Amino acid sequence: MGKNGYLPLFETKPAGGLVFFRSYAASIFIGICFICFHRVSYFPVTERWVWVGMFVAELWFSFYFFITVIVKWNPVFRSTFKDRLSSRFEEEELPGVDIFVCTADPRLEPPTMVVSTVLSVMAYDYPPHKLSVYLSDDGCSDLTFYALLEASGFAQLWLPFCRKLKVEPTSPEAYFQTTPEPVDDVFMANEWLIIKKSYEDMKNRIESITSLGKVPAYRRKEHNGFDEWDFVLSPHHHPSILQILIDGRDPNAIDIEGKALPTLVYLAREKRPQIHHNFKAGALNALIRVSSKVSNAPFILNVDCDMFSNNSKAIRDALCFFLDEGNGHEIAYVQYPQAFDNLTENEIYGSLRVLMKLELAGFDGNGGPCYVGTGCVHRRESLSGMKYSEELAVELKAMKYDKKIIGSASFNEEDCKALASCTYEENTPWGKEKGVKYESLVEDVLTGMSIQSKGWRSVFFNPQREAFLGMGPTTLLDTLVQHKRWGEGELQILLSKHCPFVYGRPNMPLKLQLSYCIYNLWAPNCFATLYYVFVPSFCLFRGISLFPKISSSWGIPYLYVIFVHRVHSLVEYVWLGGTVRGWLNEQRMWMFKRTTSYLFAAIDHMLKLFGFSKSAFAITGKVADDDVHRRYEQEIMEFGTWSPMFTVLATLALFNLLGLIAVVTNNVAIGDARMKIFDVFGFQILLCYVLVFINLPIYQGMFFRKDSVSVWSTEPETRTADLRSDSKFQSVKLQACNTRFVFKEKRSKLVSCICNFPYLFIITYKLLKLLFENLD
Ligand SMILES: O=c1ccn([C@@H]2O[C@H](COP(=O)(O)OP(=O)(O)O[C@H]3O[C@H](CO)[C@@H](O)[C@H](O)[C@H]3O)[C@@H](O)[C@H]2O)c(=O)[nH]1
Ligand SMILES: [Mn+2]
Repeated sequence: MGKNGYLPLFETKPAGGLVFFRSYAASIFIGICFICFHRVSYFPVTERWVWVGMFVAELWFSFYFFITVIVKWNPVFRSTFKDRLSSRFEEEELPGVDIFVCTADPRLEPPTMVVSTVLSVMAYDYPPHKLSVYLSDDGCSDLTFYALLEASGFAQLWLPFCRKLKVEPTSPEAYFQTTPEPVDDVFMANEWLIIKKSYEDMKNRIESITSLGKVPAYRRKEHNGFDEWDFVLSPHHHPSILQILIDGRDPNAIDIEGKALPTLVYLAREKRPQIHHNFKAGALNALIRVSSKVSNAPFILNVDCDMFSNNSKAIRDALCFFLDEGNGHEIAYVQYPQAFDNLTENEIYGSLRVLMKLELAGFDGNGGPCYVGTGCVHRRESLSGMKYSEELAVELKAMKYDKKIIGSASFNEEDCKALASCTYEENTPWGKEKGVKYESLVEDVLTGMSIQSKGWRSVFFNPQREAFLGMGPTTLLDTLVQHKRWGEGELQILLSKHCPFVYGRPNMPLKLQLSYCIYNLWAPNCFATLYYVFVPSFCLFRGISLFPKISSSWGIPYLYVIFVHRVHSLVEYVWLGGTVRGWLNEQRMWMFKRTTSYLFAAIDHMLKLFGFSKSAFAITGKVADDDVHRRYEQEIMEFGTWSPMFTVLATLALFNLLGLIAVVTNNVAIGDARMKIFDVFGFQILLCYVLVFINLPIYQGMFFRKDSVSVWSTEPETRTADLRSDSKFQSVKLQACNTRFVFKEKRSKLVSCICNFPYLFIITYKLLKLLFENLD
């Protein structure tokens, strides 16, 4: 019980098993000390620099380990009391909530998916007249607008249906895919079928118009909003479009049961080619301004268009934090974890499991989770840039939320459009001190940090039923590209004035500043990893030993750290609900990301610092063609489109394979000599084995796959298949490769192979030469 007999609306508990974790961490720390001691005291006479390199890489890993331990030192988990919220607040006293959904490209983010997300958030278990849903369309697509128009009609059926059947999840697409027809109640079953039919009809209409690529004239007549597209020159060149499809305060805006509907707004902010639009951060800032005129709710939930609501109570949960009398006033945002509903059982491209379920809880224990861009409920004041102060706290505590939302007559559509114009922000603090921050590709993390540095707290909440489910990338390249963006954005933060150690003072505790480094250092991690992947195998060829003998007692700390560290990671992964194979896949992706995504992120950022290139937000595709999708479901790694990242992966994989072959062929010597080699080079050989094992899918792709997917296969079918899927899905990415494929078609098998992998051949050649030299 809180002060004055007040029952809190939420409670916070520390994670269990901390003693185990802390003793594990301490034991690894001791192991690391021994390793350092060995490195220093056994400094070799020759090949010193290689040894120094190993030591530096190990110091780096140790430092990173230290930060991970800080993040996981004290995780906390929260629970809420929604019944207390309901008994303390009448429905009318509950605050308004604005919901922002972002979309950017109808080809990568199909309008059917977007409207399912919109419908899912319209159907929250919350007074509908207190909700306003805004769709920001950075693609400025009349297809998306058409889909939203359809959704606004379907909402009249969907919302009452959700209430009646207590539907969960409230995304019609996800619901009808996962929930069987209710059989025990004939009346319900009937209604269920009607709604399902109605949904499918709508979906078909949207899909057929989407596949046409434009809205036909007879449809355009149905709503005068389409006229706005007469002024659209391209998605990057058009005036603001603002359409209020449902005005919640209009007495006629009701569902089929006569209950109010949430407000529904379509916004495509103005874009001009010469003016930078700042990607998603720019879109969110336009929404913050426009919504402040239309509904001005004190709380803002934002989701990506692929993240549907999976838990209709999530808003009430979040309000348990904000409206708590004890601590609610200091909370700026409540972050839900990102979870994905398209993951396969063993998560072939890895998952954000540990990050989302444990590390964010660790952040919370250290002062508050970072903001991860979606599934987050913000307080309007803090998101708009206000500092936390005692006076504000008093004001927030006394705040009453029952006031009616500004009437629809009180705002002027033209004024709102001006707020979304592309020049509005010129010479204003927007994007810097106000709103979502522009100076990083991970606008979310930077914005969260900025809010925390202004004295606010944040809360991580992971309810039993996942609050949001989204779509993770379904190809290797998509995953690597996504992580490149993240790695780059995080590095931008570290190397700017927003470095947590500078920016975080004095309001963020040191442990929270350090916690942020776990992500800020993603990109720099690539160097130590590359060194470890490359140099020990290389030294194996040259007969240079880099580790203690297996039989010596100095081998023990190395073995201990390697083994126990990985076992801990496995146990943690399985404890968080993953599978053992999933963990293995995660290890593979850990390495792939470090050797490619983060390397490219680091290089790109350097180029940017010297002014050679500009940041770009590569949107993650949410559609895959049937073949790609099938292989994803079968957990077969996809190498569909060529990328320089694959060249790096292939080179490293081949290199380690040759290392292993060298070991095997070199050791035909019998008896003692062989044992000796294993003793001296044991760790390097082990490392080589592990790397070859990790790279298995790459060899498969290079040498054995016949399924016309692999960029390493040079069968002509590959290109035809790609061209076919290209025309079918018009994916931007595939289009970009189109020219290259046509070009390649004319080349002979060998030439095209060499063309793709020049390095690979040179390196293979050199390695073989080295190998034979070693053999004599
Ligand atoms: O110019 C843009 C680019 C993107 N988006 C939207 O941003 C969201 C995220 O884009 P996505 O391609 O799905 O990227 P992810 O890597 O999946 O996004 C993660 O990483 C981003 C930061 O890099 C965060 O903003 C996201 O919330 C987080 O889910 C999507 O809804 C897009 O429609 C825009 O609105 N405008
Ligand atoms: Mn996404």
